[in-house]
Amino acid sequence: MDVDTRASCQSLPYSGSAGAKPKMASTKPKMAVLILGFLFVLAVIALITVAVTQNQRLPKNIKYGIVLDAGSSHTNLYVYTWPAEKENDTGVVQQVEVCKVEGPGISGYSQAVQNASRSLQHCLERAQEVVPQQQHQETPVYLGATAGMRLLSLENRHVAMEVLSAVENRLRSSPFNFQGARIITGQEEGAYGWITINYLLGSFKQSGWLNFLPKLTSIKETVGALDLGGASTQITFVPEQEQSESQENSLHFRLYGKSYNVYTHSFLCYGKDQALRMKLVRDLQNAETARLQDPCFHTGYERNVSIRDLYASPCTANYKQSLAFPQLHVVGSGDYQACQTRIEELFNKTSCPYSKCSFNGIFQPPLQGHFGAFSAFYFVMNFLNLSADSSPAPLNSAISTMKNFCSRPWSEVKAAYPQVKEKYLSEYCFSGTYIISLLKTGYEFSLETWQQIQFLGKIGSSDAGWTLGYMLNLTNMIPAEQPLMRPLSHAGYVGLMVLSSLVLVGALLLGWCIFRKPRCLRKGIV
Ligand SMILES: Nc1ncnc2c1ncn2[C@@H]1O[C@H](COP(=O)(O)OP(=O)(O)O)[C@@H](O)[C@H]1O
Ligand SMILES: [Ca+2]
Repeated sequence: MDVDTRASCQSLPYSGSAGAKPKMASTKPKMAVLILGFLFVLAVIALITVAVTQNQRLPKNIKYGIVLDAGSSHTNLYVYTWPAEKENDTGVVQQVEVCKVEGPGISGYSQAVQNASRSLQHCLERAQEVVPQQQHQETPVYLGATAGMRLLSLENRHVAMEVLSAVENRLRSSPFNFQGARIITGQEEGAYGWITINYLLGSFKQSGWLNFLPKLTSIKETVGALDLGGASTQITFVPEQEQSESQENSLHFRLYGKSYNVYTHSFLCYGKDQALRMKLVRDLQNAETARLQDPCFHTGYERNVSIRDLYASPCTANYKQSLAFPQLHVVGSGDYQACQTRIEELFNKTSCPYSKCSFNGIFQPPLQGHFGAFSAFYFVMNFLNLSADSSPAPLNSAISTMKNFCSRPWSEVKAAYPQVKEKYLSEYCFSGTYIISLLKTGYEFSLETWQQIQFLGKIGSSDAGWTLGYMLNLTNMIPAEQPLMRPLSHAGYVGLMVLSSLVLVGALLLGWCIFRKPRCLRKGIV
């Protein structure tokens, strides 16, 4: 008899052979079905709950912070944002705006301090456009002044304080939450630059699972920071040896549950603008006439420099001598080697009261790891095409690039780069030669360790520099201990929930099929 087992199976009554006592149907399958049914309903509710809660458009709670970098040559205003609920996580703060303040650095207003205040107007108005109006009052604004103001403070502390109070009044009258305007130390400038690039590179990030294995050191090493300004330069890195021979160069941080012993030094007067002044003043020491042939400038380039201005800085005051002429007439001769020889005289390598020094008797432990070189290191090396993204041009090719560039006549250089500011263009030969000398002779980067330097302007959308680290520290956004982190990322959590629900549903369906298998498919019945 050809029966459609499917149809018959479904409607088939008990069909045991005649006379056989039907087995008592036990209550077990019924219980199992009830439990399975309950679990099934639970799994469905869990799925719906996860789906609904994840899809709710939670209002994004974004916070803002503003930092003004009052450098020796310029002032920049930075606006940073971060999601409020994650502010203690690493890497969540990012730069959304940078505004370059017109005019010189604030130390340039020592003769007219109110202009320092006025100069900030445009960028503060720009910040008011970027930060939502209803958040102005809660948004902190900080101003940090660097080496230009350190030098002005050495020259005339009173004037420096007047300049600071003028910019402070301007910031207090802004709608933001003023949190201070001060001259930061060179040590701070180095430390915050190191924090910024390591925060942005994710060096402090400990993966969630590592929290359960605190003995494991963070997989990522930190990166050293090299900052070149106009009036100072900073070097900051974690050395191999924990013990420092010089306490003033030693910093101790505890960040995200890990301790860091960091070496830092800030060389005042070794920013590239002050270094040029020091070189010229040293060159002058042997000059008989007002005409100075200078191999650090291109052939055909000429520049008049006021002797009074030249000696006005604390960096050159020691070389002061009376000269019969008020102006120095600089005439370029474009020779890298001769330029390098004059620059290297700026680095005193003779005396070192420690086991190892960089220059001028300053302790420096052996260089260790990779370095991010930013600010003027980047501006100059990027112009010279020596800041390849992955890794820099080898030291020898950087030197040959400089030899070639310095030997080009000024008329050719000017014609080749009509869009570049003459102030910068005329000094790239000096600046590039100075950078190579500072790194190679000053800090003693070798052919090998030179390859561990990366010249970088930004990391992601944020400029490399001290300002982000400064704000992170002052807003306590870098906790000493690792915040309790969910071992799984948000996506991982949702994925796991959905997967486990699907497995549960699958198990339920399988169980249901087993218990509810049509009698006719059960062995021994048909
Ligand atoms: N596009 C550029 N090309 C070359 N040099 C630049 C450029 N922009 C800025 N600079 C130089 O970078 C340096 C920035 O120094 P700054 O941060 O103002 O000083 P400091 O950090 O010593 O207070 C200055 O020497 C400035 O002239
Ligand atoms: Ca700077």
